[in-house]
Amino acid sequence: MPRLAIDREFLRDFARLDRKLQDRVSDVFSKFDEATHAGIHLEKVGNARDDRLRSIRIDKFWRGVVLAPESGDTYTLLKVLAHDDAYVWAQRRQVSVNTVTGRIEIRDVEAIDATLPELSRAAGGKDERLFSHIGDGDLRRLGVDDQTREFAGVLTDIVQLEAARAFLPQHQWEALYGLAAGLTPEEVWSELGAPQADEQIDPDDVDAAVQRTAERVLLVSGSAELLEVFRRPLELWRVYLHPSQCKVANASYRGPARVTGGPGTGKTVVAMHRAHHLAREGEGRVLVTTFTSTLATSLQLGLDLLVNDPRVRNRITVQHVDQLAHQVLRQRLGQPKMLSATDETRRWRQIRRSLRLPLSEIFLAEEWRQVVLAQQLSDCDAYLEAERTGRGRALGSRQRSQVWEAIDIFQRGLLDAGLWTHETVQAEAAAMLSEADDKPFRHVVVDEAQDLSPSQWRLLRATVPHAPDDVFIAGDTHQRIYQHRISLKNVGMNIAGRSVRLTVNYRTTAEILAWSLNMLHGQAIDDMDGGSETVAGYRCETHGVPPQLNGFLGRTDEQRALVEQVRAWMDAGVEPSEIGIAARSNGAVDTVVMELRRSEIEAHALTDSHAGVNAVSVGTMHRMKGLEFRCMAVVGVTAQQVPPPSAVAPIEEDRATHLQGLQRERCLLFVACTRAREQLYVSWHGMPSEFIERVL
Ligand SMILES: Nc1ncnc2c1ncn2[C@@H]1O[C@H](COP(=O)(O)OP(=O)(O)OP(=O)(O)O)[C@@H](O)[C@H]1O
Repeated sequence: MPRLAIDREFLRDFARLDRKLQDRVSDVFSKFDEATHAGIHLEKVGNARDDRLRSIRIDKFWRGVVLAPESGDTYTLLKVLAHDDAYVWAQRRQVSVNTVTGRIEIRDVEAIDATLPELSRAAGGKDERLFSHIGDGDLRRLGVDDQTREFAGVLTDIVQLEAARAFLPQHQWEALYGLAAGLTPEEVWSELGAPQADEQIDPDDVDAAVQRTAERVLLVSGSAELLEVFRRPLELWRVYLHPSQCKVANASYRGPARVTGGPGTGKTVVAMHRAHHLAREGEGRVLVTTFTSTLATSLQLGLDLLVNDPRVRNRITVQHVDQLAHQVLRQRLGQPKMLSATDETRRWRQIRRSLRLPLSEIFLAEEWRQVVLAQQLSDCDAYLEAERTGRGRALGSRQRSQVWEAIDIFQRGLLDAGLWTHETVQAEAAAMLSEADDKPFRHVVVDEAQDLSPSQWRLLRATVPHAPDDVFIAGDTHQRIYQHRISLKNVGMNIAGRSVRLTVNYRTTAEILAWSLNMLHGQAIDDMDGGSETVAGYRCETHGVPPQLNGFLGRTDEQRALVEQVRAWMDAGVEPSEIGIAARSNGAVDTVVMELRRSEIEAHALTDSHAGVNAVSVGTMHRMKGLEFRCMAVVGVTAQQVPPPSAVAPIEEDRATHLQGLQRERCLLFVACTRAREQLYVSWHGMPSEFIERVL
């Protein structure tokens, strides 16, 4: 009985076809069983380098390329292209089995043969080659075969390697790229997900290799499953995980574990697969959590797509952290009465005045949150001895006593009035759960972890028992957009030896990523675990057009140009729901929505409920976290607006807090820009923001 396997390239081609052609492809392959029995459809490709590559007729103009086995019965669908392109593609390619990884690999032999002599000539007598520091033995161990080693040997520049991505076998190219980025062979091995075969590999057994290549080939067991995959060709992440993603999602850990990586490297995808894996194992309930409701909704939708078995899906609860904290508190004490932001400022102001403190209410509120609540300090002595890491302004012991007095009055005031803040709700809920023998969940999976506060971490720690696979953390400190700087160890999350970094960006083009990363150039970013975060070896799957950067004299011109840009995207076939617009403030978001609607373009603010609406999404940069759009505009990137002066503490009040605030705002802009999949448009009026001045 022949079996079908779908290569991820095939599904990508399929996603680009028009609906009628997609139906035709589905039709051809759902009848594949009968067709191969009759032996009619697969045709040999003339002048092919590899005669296992065959073509299959889709219609008069289109062909599929299929890898047919010499022995065995697995047929792999590799490409769908226009007639002539399909033949050229098949003629140039060679399929082989990597004897280290055991996976199938496809290379464009004609491109390698054509490029090699030219590169050799260009390298000429140069001693300095890109890989002269790496021995043949290391390359071999990483699965780099003779032909690729010969090719690598003549490279003198990483740009040449980048250009070779289109024709070298993927795994081998990734190994070389990691080495060229300065990683050691061991680091490369670990970042590739170490897909080493643990058996003797027969290089001629393509069928066995196809079965092993789960990261790029999906085996389907019948036409119903095939049609289900064809129904959602864009959601490649559901079926193909990079080996490094797969390994992290399915491993067993003795305690908390973490996945990091720059924007778009699939951390959320891994978090969802991890939740699926844990729920399938069936050891207990799984909580998937993050810090905003928008993100929780997108996790919910993703899990609904990923997890087909309703019993497994029912074991997973998606809730954002504050929702969990409020639920725990409500169950025991009823609905909490919340302190409003204005009331809080008023209370601090009154206390500051009555004690004649020469400190602002913002300073006092931050001291309370970042020092007292973060470290759970309950009396003056503890506060006098506490470390105030991250707080720039030094306080003498007399000043500290005065500050404590202010904090004590503030806390007693809340108690007397029966008022809560999100932080006190979290702390109380954490205390309740810590004492409970029966924890509500067995596993917790946390996404966008870099933005959680210490009390949110304590709550999550108390939600699950200390046990293997208890906590799984996904996050990226380059994308920290709130105040909290924590050490995971201090909040009970010891991830030593259980942290993996992902390096392939599946979302953004190389051009958009390079431009956005430039904004962070020179910034020291911590890794929440006592070290610093790096972007070494970070790379993109696709190329595209460079970001469009546009300055205007005034706000009206900027708005008008934005409307024109949105219209141009739509005229080019981009759906309104594939367009995102970010601005720094709520006011700016409202203006953009209004302007678009005035120009009869459907638009909605991300704060509105928008399920199922085909409209342009407009949101603050904060709201954009974790989302993505085919075309993204980031507007109002103007000096005085990005960053807004009110969002960053004045340098004269507290230098360290000021610098942290600037970095946070810079990261916020970085987050907004890296939401773009294909096109990024950035605009400002008057002077541009200081964050983009040097990347214009
Ligand atoms: N293995 C994969 N194959 C194909 N697409 C993938 C894969 N992994 C992730 N993606 C896609 O890449 C994009 C980014 O993934 P995801 O949102 O998980 O990244 P992230 O690291 O959480 O990003 P960010 O930190 O910027 O929010 C999504 O469109 C996702 O579907």
